[in-house]
Amino acid sequence: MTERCELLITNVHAATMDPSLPGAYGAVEDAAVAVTGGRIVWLGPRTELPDTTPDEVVDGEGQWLTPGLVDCHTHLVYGGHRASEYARRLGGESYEEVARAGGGILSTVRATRAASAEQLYRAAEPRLRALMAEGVTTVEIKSGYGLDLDTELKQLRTARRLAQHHPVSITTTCLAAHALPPEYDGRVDEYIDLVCEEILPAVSKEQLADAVDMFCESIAFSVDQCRRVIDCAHKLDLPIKVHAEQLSSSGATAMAAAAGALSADHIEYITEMDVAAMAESGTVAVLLPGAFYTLRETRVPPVDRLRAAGVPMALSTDLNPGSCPIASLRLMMNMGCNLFGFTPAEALAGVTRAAARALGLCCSRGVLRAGLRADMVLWPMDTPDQLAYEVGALKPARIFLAGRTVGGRDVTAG
Ligand SMILES: O=C(O)CC[C@@H]1NC(=O)NC1=O
Ligand SMILES: [Fe+3]
Repeated sequence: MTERCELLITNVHAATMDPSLPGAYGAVEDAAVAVTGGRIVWLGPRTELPDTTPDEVVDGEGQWLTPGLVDCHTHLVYGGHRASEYARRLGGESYEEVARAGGGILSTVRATRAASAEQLYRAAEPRLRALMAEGVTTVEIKSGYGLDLDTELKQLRTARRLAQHHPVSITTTCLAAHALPPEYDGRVDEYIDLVCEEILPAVSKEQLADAVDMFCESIAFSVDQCRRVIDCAHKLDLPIKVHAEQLSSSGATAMAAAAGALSADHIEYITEMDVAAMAESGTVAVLLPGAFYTLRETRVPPVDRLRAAGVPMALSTDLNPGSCPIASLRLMMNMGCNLFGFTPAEALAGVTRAAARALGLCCSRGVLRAGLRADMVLWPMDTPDQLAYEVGALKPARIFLAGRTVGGRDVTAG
């Protein structure tokens, strides 16, 4: 009696990203992958494939199969744009100067508050589709351009609606502690009261957020104010993530690690102590080379120290209208190597295994292994090194979401 499976991919090389397998990519050459019920049920050398009766067979034609890509840090639901600010920054104004002059995040807050839910949805679609076309099968989307209850809810509902109408998994994060809204000027602690006593409870009640994030920085919120947000998130049983040490060393990463944060993000200015704290807590380092590049930062995060300490390192777009209006996770892989010193294999791990961990999803995705989701991408390439090396022309041949073909050159996007 042969086993039935829904999908069998054969004649393919698998970059499993499974750290328990040998090699930087956990590669299984000349492999076969069997899928049933949206999950991988068998993966291994084709010659060892058990007797099986597949409903559908895909000939991998000697191409490479990777886990679906995971973009673990985006702000892609927002109104308006900040092209004029970009021109001002190119003219010499700093990100902080623009922010202190009422531009920056607050400029997007005004546009997002003014936009209807439909307008936000329509504006976000092309950004999401650009990521999906590159083989991204899981995207994290933050709020943080509302800074009031109604607009934070509007952003998060829009993110949930995008997931209902696109073949992609979306996790949401409430980033109400992103900036101080103008109506609370000079009253920061009262705004944190609003975040903890109104916004987060309402978001949690409607189950609109899978995590809580905060911007701990000199131009945003202090460690003590962020600690209040963390305590509130923990009371609501929501995991936390922290925008930390982006522009200065403030103690944010140490706070995040001590609080068991899923991730500390940006972290250009982290210290040796921070690295040790992240290694101890298992907090993932989410590195955002697109923001570093766009803001023309000069302080590079200590990737060599993070690597030596065994801190998982994710890469993400940080797709947002100010510090990184770039909707390309593959470019971030290239930047992670060129600007931050990642190896190509670390870059692929950074947008699969480590990115899934940064979302608390490493038990279901980010690695090709029996039992995990069959989120997979088939690439017409000779080596997985090409994914970080090439940008623009190397496109997915086929994209699978839970074993269902949803995009790629071979098929029109679902
Ligand atoms: O400029 C923006 O709109 C968001 C920038 C983004 N948010 C944050 O906390 N750090 C960033 O780089
Ligand atoms: Fe961000």
